[in-house]
Amino acid sequence: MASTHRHCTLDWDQRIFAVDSSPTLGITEPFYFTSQSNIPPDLPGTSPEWPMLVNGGAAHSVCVTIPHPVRAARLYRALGPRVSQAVPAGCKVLKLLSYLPGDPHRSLASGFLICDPQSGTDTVDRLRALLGEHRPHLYFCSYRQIPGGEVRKEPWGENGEPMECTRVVRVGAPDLSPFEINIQHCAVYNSLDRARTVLQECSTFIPEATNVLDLLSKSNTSSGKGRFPVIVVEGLDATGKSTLTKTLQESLKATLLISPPDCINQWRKRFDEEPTLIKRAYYAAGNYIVASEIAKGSMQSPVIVDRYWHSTAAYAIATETGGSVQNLPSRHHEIYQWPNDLLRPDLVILLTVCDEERIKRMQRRGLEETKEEKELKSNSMFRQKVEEVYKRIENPQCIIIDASFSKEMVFNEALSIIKKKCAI
Ligand SMILES: Nc1ncnc2c1ncn2[C@@H]1O[C@H](COP(=O)(O)OP(=O)(O)O)[C@@H](O)[C@H]1O
Ligand SMILES: Nc1ccn([C@H]2C[C@H](O)[C@@H](COP(=O)(O)OP(=O)(O)O)O2)c(=O)n1
Repeated sequence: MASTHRHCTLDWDQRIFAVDSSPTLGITEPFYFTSQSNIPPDLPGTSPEWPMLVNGGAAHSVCVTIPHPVRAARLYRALGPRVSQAVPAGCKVLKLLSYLPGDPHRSLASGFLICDPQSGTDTVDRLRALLGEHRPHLYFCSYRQIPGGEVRKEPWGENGEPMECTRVVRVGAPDLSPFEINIQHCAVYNSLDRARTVLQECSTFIPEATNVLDLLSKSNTSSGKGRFPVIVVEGLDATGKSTLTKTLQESLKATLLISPPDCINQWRKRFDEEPTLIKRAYYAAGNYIVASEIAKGSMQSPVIVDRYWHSTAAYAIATETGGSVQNLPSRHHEIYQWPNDLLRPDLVILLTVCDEERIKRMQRRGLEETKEEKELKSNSMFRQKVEEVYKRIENPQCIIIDASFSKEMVFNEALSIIKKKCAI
């Protein structure tokens, strides 16, 4: 995770702004715009329509300009709910990214686009009041469509005063999606080093990160697998993972492991509250600690693992992708590749169950639901995305079992796949 991001306060006119899709606002695909003076030859202007500015509406962009990724992520995370609460009813807050087209990886900055169909002056006042104290770390602009259809950007000055207006225009999607780059940077850790760096960087304000780092340093995260097979069971919550892993453990006389491992589970809630960048570093680190346990366990017996890398990547990618399954990074994207430095299992089984049955099982189980589980229950789009990412992850790819049948049938099918694929 580079700490060398470029956020030059002078380069805003050279940046492309990318607004995430929002089906409720009629934005089904990401929306890109830039200053008229900055249209690159490979990004021809597109339709002049700005759905968020029709009928006199206004929009306001807020970008976090802190170059340090961990600090930027924390400010962005802290501001999100406060911006949504502060703006008048009827306003919509969308996810915004901004980047320099020649260097998207190092220049990416996160922010919000506040769409105000009423174009009320109190929206600006409330944003100024809320964001004033963070002024040195933010870049604000307002957008309006003038008669004739041109869209004007009005940056806010150092003291919130309006500055000179410039013309902005829509442009087409770039070859490299900034949303996908953002997921690669802040949500999917393809090496232990990257996760470790973020945990080190946040340990001054999250003491628990030091505990995770200590456990990592005591784990032999790079040792290889023993001679016994390693089988991972994956799936959405309540698809029957614990049920199957327990019966497999008994029948195969296997070692049963779980990711995140028990030794770091006490800090899970703490990391779940943090921004994606930090939360996902915790889960990634957990997989490497489990890898050292797998290496040890597989020298003595078969190993069954309840969740592993597939879960870490699937939830992270699905959470960070706006809108529907169509917006996920395309199949075979490098984001779906197994990290080279993480121990690979011999087999990954994905349990799938239709939504109705899964919700019934969750209710029968009666445990307290986490925020994410509530979202999974209410948001079928999110569920579809998680499951689709599970299916796209490669090397190893998962083998799907329809787990809507009885526990015995699911167990028998899993056993027959294991016997076929592993030397048991
Ligand atoms: N094949 C199945 N048919 C019916 N109920 C099942 C089946 N597998 C698991 N269950 C029940 O569904 C609930 C969730 O199962 P669990 O194994 O805890 O799921 P997970 O570990 O994936 O969250 C439990 O009450 C369990 O007894
Ligand atoms: N190896 C793992 C395991 C879980 N996670 C993350 C992915 C999701 O954010 C949650 C899902 O966990 P959840 O609490 O719903 O699942 P369990 O009930 O523990 O099976 O944890 C992960 O990133 N990596």
